[in-house]
Amino acid sequence: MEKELLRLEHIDKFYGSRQILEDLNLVIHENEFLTLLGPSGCGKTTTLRLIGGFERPDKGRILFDGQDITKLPPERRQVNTVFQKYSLFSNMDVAENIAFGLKIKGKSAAYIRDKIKYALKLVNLDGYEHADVTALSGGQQQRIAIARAVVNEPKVLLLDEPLSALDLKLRQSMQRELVKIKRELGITFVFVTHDQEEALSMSDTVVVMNQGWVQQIGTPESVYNEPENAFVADFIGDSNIIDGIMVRDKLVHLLGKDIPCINTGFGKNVPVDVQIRPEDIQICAPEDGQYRGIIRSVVFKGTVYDITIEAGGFSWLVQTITGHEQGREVGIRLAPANIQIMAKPASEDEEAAHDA
Ligand SMILES: Nc1ncnc2c1ncn2[C@@H]1O[C@H](COP(=O)(O)OP(=O)(O)OP(=O)(O)O)[C@@H](O)[C@H]1O
Repeated sequence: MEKELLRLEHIDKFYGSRQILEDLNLVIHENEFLTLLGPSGCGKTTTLRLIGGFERPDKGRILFDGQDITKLPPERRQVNTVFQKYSLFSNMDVAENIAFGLKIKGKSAAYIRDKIKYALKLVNLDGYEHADVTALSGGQQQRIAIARAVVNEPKVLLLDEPLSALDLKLRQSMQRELVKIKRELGITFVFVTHDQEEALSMSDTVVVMNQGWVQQIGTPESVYNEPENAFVADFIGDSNIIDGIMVRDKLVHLLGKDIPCINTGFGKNVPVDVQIRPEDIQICAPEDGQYRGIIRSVVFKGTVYDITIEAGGFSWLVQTITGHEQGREVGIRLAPANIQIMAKPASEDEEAAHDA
């Protein structure tokens, strides 16, 4: 991992009497593509605005390269923001839009011309200097907004749902392009999205947030394969999440049966949340299954079939490459390595006891 660049320490943020962020701690490294991912209203944009300097925390501090920047205004931070609404100036052409910040800084005409050329090449819009911004497509406008941000040579680019207004195809091609731009620039990207696929496909690090709390920080693979709690498991990808109780290490009581799992470290009799991904469930003959059940529905999704199986008193979501017959009796088998055992969230009573 590269050198630490940004550190958010014990951040609390209130709007009025409403607490939006509580004890947020986050370390962002040089050259990292870090994504804040979570449902609407969880505090992603607020976190980004704190890093950008558009908001001040009520508690805690923000360090950049070891220096406390908590009270620095946005223009004195080595950070630039690309907003969801591109906020381009419609009365200026592309070049004037990109030049705007540089002119305010008093840069020379030659310097500005070179920068514009470089930035347009970077975002794959060479030769668009004199285009009217209102005549550009959404994807092109977004690229101009990125070009305008990168000419300031920020160390960190903050991107607040920059692709959410684009249709799916364009969005996917812009995702690949953004990763490429990031690689060419060699700077840090902090990206906000509520789209889990977007987060998984683009990021080095994903920060999963819910209701002002960081739920998990990890690589895309680790938040998908080893979610630490039911929120992360449910929010990222499809999941079957079932109440279980540890019988002993490597054995969990699940829907009336003792099922082998991998080494968990949870003690005997501890209640846990158990996650099984739909693609990890094996459908077999009824007598070979750990659970026996009936196929209730089969839905073709393009690459996989979504199959609902009623078994063991639970409605399982199973994904398969081949179709199955609705109404048929089948068995379900679970490989130990595909059973993810997670701690149950602390109840409010326990939290209160802990805080006291
Ligand atoms: N300036 C403000 N004044 C009062 N409340 C605000 C303000 N900005 C945001 N909020 C509230 O703070 C909460 C967190 O907002 P924030 O924009 O950080 O969430 P988010 O995770 O980015 O969600 P979204 O994806 O919807 O933008 C929301 O409930 C929002 O209504």
